[in-house]
Amino acid sequence: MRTVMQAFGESCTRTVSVLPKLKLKPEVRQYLSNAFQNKELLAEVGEQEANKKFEELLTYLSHPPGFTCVRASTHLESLETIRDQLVDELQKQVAWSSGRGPVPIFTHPQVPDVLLIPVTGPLSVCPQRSEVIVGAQCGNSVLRGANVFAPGVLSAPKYMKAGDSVAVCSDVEGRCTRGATEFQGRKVFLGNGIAVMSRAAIFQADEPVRGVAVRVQEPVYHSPSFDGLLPRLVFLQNLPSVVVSHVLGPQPGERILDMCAAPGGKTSHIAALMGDQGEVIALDKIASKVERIRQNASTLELDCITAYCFNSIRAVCADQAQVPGNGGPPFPPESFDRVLLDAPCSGLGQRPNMACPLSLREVTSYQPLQRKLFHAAVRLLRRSGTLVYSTCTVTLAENEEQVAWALSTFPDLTLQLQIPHIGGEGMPGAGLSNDQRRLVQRFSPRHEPSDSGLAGRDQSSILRQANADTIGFFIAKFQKT
Ligand SMILES: C[S@@+](CC[C@H](N)C(=O)[O-])C[C@H]1O[C@@H](n2cnc3c(N)ncnc32)[C@H](O)[C@@H]1O
Repeated sequence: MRTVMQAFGESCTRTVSVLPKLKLKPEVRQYLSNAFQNKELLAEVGEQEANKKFEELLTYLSHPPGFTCVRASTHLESLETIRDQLVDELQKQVAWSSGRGPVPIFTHPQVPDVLLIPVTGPLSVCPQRSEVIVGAQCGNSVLRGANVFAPGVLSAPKYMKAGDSVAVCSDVEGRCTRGATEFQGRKVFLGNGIAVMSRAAIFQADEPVRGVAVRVQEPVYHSPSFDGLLPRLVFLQNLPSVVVSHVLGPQPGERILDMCAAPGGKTSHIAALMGDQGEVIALDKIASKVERIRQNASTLELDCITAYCFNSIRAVCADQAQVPGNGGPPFPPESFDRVLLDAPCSGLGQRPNMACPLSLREVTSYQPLQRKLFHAAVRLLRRSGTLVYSTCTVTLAENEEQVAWALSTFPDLTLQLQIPHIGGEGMPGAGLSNDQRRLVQRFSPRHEPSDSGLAGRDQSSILRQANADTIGFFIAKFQKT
C-alpha cells in the first residue's frame, strides 16, 4: 500500500495509508463481485477484464470525484453572473486559491446550469505530529473540501489548544471512542489543519458543540469549501443528480410529484426548470428532512413547491371521498404530469467512501422497497406522462433489474431516450436488451488522480473526465402510454 512517507518524501517520519480501496463486509463484497462478474458480462468482456474493473471500482469509490459540481440558480441570475461571483468568492479562500492563479471553473455544454471546479489530489502533504481523529462521514466531507466541524471530532490530543497545527485522520471503520486522546486503530490521513477550538471546548462543554473545530489548510485532496457560500445562487449537487431533473423535463404549468424528495436538491431544480410556474409536490417520510426541503425552497426563492411528510408507498387513494381537500397526499390515480422516484437505495455509489458498514441483508432490502414505491409512482402518473427512476448506487438489483422488472410488470410503460445522456450504458446481466441498455444511464465512477490541475488538457478531455469521474448513479426514464 502506498504510504504518506513513500509518497511525500524523506522528511515524513511516520507512515499513514492513503485512501485504501472501499472495504465492504465479506458477504457484500461477494454479492457485488458476483453482480460485476455475471455470466452475460463475462461473455462480453472476459473474466480478467471484469475482475479488474470490479477491483478498480472499489478503488475509485474510496476517492472523491474529480470535480466539485454546483447547480447555478439560473432562474435568478445568468450563469455568467453566478460564475463571476463564484470566482470572486473562491479567490477569497486563501487556503484553496493561493499560488494557483485564476480559479478554474468550467461550464458543461450539455448541462446548462452547472459549474464544475476541478479537484486536485492526492497532494504531497507531510502529516503533523499531533492528530485529530474524525468520524468517517466527517472525513469524507473533508476530502470534498469541508472543514472539520466539532460534532465530527472523535479524538484530539490531550493539550490541544486553538491555534495548534494538527493532522486530520479519518477513523474509517468506526472504532475510535469519542473523547479519546489518541487512536492506534486503522486511520487514513486526510490533511493538516489549524485547531480553531481547544480539546476542552470540543469535549467538555455542557451543550452539544457546533461550529468549525479544525480549519483544514493542507488537504490531501484540494477542493473549495462551500460552507455558507452564495447559498441563493449555488447548490452543491453531484453532476448525475443535476442530470436527473433535466431528463425529467418539467414544463411550466405542470403538476409534478417528487416522491422521495428530501433534502430537496432535485425538487428545487425541477421548480427552477419550470420557472417557478406550476406545482411541485415533494414528499418525504421523515419530518425533519421535510423541513430541509422547505428551507431550501425558501433560500432559492421558489414558491411553487409544497412539501409534505408522507409515506409515498401510501400516496395513492382510489376512493375520491378519502382524498383530502388541501391538494396534499394521498392523491387520486393519474394526478401528475411527471413523477420522479429518486429512490432510497444502498448508496454504494457515494464517493468518497472507504468503508461501508452495511450488511448484505441491508443492501438487499432496498429492491422490494423500491418496487412498492414504483407501483405507487405508476398509478399516480397520468397517461402519456413521464416517470424517472434514479438511484445513487451501483448494484444491478437496484438499477437494471428494476428496469427489467418494471417493463414486465407494467405493460403500459416504455423506456425513453434521455436528454442529456452523458453517462454510460446499462450493465448486462439483468435481462435488458442492448437497445434498452443504451436508453438508461449508468454512471460508473472512474478516477484520474491529478496533482497538477488540468494544465495542457483540452476542453473535450476535461469534459470526458467530468462525465466519468462522478459518483456512481443510475437513471431510467419511462413514458406511460
Ligand atoms: C435518495 S434520498 C432523496 C434525495 C433527494 N431526491 C434529493 O435530490 O435531494 C431518498 C429519500 O427517500 C426518503 N424515503 C425513504 N422511504 C420513503 C417513503 N416510503 N416515502 C417517502 N420518502 C421516503 C428518505 O427519507 C430520503 O430522504
